[in-house]
Amino acid sequence: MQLYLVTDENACLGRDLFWVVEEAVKGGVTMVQLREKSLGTRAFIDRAKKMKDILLPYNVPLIINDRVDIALASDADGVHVGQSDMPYEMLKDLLPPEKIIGLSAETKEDVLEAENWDLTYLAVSPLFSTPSKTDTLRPWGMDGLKWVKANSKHPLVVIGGLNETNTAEAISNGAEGIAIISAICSAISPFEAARYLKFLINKIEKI
Ligand SMILES: Cc1ncc(COP(=O)(O)OP(=O)(O)O)c(N)n1
Ligand SMILES: Cc1nc(C(=O)O)sc1CCOP(=O)(O)O
Ligand SMILES: [Mg+2]
Repeated sequence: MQLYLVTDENACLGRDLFWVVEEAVKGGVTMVQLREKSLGTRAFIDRAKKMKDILLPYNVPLIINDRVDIALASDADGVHVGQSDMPYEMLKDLLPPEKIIGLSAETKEDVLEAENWDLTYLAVSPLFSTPSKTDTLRPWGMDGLKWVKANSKHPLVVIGGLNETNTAEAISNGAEGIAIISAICSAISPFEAARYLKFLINKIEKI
């Protein structure tokens, strides 16, 4: 079970992004996605390399949002793409076979199309509406998550509005990864927030 931190510098309350990420990893985050929507290419590469150096001793994989070129240049562990990013077939050709590929599914058609592909995970996008990303389609909700679970062969990551109140229910309904921005990045203590989320995840895994 993954506790998957997606970064957003604007959500970090003015604190250093690398500090927030490292605290969250110490608390129990198991995968990190570097999500940069406005950095130039060179600055994105530099940030990705620095993030990789920070995550390496913890054995936590680094995923790059949207940009396969940045992932290759920084030797990140994988890429996350959405429905308007690079198509799966091109990504598969460009990335070494061992790299992680995550894809967002916004509709039932997206879920069924993804059955043809060799993904590391499929993201249920969004599970709930969230101020952290507003250009989304209709949230899946728990009933939608159950439908995806019944119709997809891929491990499922849920994203959008996940926090300590709904993580357990999402796992019970089929999520294998919980992806989070604000409940960790904007927490007073990213360490404690991640630790509590990890505790909830471990608790439900034992049931
Ligand atoms: C784990 C995870 N799931 C979904 C997304 C959203 O990807 P996308 O739809 O491409 O939107 P942007 O993040 O690029 O704005 C994600 N990044 N991570
Ligand atoms: C990056 C992202 N992608 C989403 C999707 O639905 O695909 S929702 C989202 C933001 C998630 O932030 P928070 O944990 O603060 O709700
Ligand atoms: Mg994208």
